[in-house]
Amino acid sequence: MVKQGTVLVVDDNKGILKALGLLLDKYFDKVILISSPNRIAGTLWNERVDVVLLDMNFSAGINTGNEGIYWLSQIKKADANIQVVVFTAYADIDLAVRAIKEGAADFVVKPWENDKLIATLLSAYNLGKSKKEVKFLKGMRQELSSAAPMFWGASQSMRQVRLLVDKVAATDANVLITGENGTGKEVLAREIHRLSSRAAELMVTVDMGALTESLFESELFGHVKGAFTDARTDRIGKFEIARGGTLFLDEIGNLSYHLQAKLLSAIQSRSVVRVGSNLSVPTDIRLICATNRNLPEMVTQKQFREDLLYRINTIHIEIPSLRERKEDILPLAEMFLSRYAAKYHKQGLGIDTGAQKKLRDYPWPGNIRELQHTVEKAVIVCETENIAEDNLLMASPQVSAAQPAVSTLEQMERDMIVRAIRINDGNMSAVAAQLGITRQTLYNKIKKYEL
Ligand SMILES: Nc1ncnc2c1ncn2[C@@H]1O[C@H](COP(=O)(O)OP(=O)(O)OP(=O)(O)O)[C@@H](O)[C@H]1O
Repeated sequence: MVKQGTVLVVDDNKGILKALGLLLDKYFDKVILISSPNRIAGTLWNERVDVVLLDMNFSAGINTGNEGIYWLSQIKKADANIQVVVFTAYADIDLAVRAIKEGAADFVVKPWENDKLIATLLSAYNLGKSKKEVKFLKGMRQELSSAAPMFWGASQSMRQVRLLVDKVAATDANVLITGENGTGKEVLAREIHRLSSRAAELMVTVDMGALTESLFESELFGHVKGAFTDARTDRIGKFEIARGGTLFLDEIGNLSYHLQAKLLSAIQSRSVVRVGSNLSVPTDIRLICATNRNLPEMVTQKQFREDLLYRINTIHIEIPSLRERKEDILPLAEMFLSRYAAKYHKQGLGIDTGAQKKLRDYPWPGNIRELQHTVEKAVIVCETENIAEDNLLMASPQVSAAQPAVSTLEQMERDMIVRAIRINDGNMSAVAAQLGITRQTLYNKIKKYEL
């Protein structure tokens, strides 16, 4: 089992501290033992503690638990994200209820059973982690919603898309967005979410292509402790995290045929069952799916379930490729130009006529993403007042329209971060450690790449 998190144990019985130190060390990354609650504040100041196991009675002979309640409130004041499990020698249910009312995550009675104690602490740790993830996602949502809205362009085809979006955004209808790579399927999904009545809640994205068979159910539906090896604590799935908001299933065409049936069942029943549980939990999500594949053709080839396609495409929106709406190329280029000119302190930069022609004539196999990167690179290399043809370093000018764009360094960096987040299960400290960067740098990059 991977050890994670920091636990702080506060108990004035040194024998108990010693025993717990040995036990907890097998499950947590770091175990801090203190025998006096007076050292709590200093410890929380110096360490990033996830869970506190707090004794409720300190002065010999007084067993009212009042001190415990006092120290609990001090911990919560210091950092409301810390999960506190209270520890008492007396099976005093009133005290436990009081502690939970005051914000404790759970309680354990002495003498304790090792398995129960570990399970309670790990559950509290996981609860804190889930809450932090949701908070983080909410923070990201706020940043994204305050970011510039989707750029629609002026083409007739995008005007049609906009009319349709205006009509369906407010409804709860399932939407399927199709289009080539980089046409802005995710950007459009965010726009639909932003315009919907669910905008105050989260849009949770799942890359279906990246989900292995074994991860699929646990990731989407959650699991309960003991459901499989490594499932040491309960975990909620993406369907539940997205409650009240939007669930965006990207690359739906890459989902294996076998897993499509499981997804269909959750959508049809509007409920999920966590792995290892038999309790069905109702869902409340608006579903948006996206793919660059031709799903009806996949249905004919028995690679995609017809019943699932029927469920997810109540409304189908096809985003045209950039070469099919050439009139949008220059307005989009201008928009990216002003963004990157500001970023690289080159305000006032223009695009000369030769460069404009080159932009218009290029087939843009990587669509808007490629255009965006091309303009960014041009802004960086340009040393004159206007971007010229030579500054436009397209991925491959002679590339055929069907080929995907070559990755840029930034794209590769973004992919590495996405992969590390997935591998480390959203644990940002672990992600930062794996990538060899600080958490702050990681958050800056997450913001930059809109992850
Ligand atoms: N309408 C738009 N306005 C502004 N930026 C856009 C727009 N469409 C796409 N982009 C930019 O292009 C990039 C690619 O967009 P997005 O990820 O939504 O495409 P996608 O179709 O989901 O791509 P893929 O199929 O590769 O996942 C984004 O980083 C975004 O900055």
